[in-house]
Amino acid sequence: MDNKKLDQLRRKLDEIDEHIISLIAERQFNVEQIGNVKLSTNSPTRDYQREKQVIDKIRDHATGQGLDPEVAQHIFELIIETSLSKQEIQKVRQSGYGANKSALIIGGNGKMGQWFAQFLSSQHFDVFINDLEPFSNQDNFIADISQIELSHDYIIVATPIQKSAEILIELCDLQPSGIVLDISSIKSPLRLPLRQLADSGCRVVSIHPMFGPDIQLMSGKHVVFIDMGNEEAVNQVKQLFQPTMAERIDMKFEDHDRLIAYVLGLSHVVNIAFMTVLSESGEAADALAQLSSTTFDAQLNIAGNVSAENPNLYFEIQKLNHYSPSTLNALSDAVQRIIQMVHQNNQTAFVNIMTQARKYMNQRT
Ligand SMILES: O=C(O)C(=O)C[C@]1(C(=O)O)C=C[C@@H](O)C=C1
Repeated sequence: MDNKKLDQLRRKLDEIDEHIISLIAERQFNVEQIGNVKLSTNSPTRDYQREKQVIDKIRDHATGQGLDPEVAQHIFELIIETSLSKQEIQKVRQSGYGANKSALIIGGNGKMGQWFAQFLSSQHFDVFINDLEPFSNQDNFIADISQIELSHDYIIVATPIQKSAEILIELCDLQPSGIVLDISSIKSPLRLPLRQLADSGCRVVSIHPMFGPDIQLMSGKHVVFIDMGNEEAVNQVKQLFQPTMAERIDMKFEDHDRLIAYVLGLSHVVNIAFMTVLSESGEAADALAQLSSTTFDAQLNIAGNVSAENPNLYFEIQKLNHYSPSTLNALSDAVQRIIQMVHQNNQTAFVNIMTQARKYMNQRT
């Protein structure tokens, strides 16, 4: 094919792409209108039945046009996710729950701190930030919390875990009038500080948002709530997430770290170990990527994301959880057993553990 023809076809493709984008933008405009109707009629943001209808129609239409329905579905799942994200933001803004209320975020310039600042500002909270250093021109910055009256409706402790323990103790003396909440990934180092703060007469709630600061949409995400002896305060903290689609989970303090040792601890280590093996393999990343298989691609994607996270926080998540050693020993043991099975040519045992894994997955509702 000569270059002229290729250029011509590509120009046509550019036009089509622009057209697709314009249509998506038009769809998004409509989605916003639907969002407004939902808000005025107090209807839930997500409508699974309608989503299924949209996807079914798209699949049919794609098939009729000679396109792969799977591809069409993928594209539309992404588009619907964008719709939901837009409508969730609309709902959070419209809730106005933070009007005439204030929040102080200790560690507010860290990643999760910034996420909370943005989240609460969008609910019209008057947000104040305390951290080691201000960002430039940060007029809501409070350098020393011991020098001000702590009359904020919510105080969020979003510092590294060990630091959070110190801050909770400091708050016992400062006696804030609002609800104090920590967002730590590991709770046992905070057991005594949280207890002490509650015993000093403060309202305290421990929460764990099960997502990182880059989150776009809270549908399908979870926020864990731990009652530290004040149910009313828990409900008030849940109120912050009420306009979102995040699922709110109640958990006992005692259960948190044991479960998190699997959900965060184990999954982090598997991925860090995977990347350690690759990065020490002597094989070029590009060479492996060229050969990639579906499983490798998916695994590399997750492990790559894990590697990009804050290593100090990830170390704390291992080190400060009393349950980590037993979970990691179980992992090491599983790897050793698999090595043995292969070494001893024990196919039956290998098939058995894979069957056991499949059964475990099938138990999920
Ligand atoms: O139809 C709606 O209710 C919409 O908000 C639109 C839309 C979509 O993008 O198609 C988005 C979210 C809903 O869960 C269902 C469908």
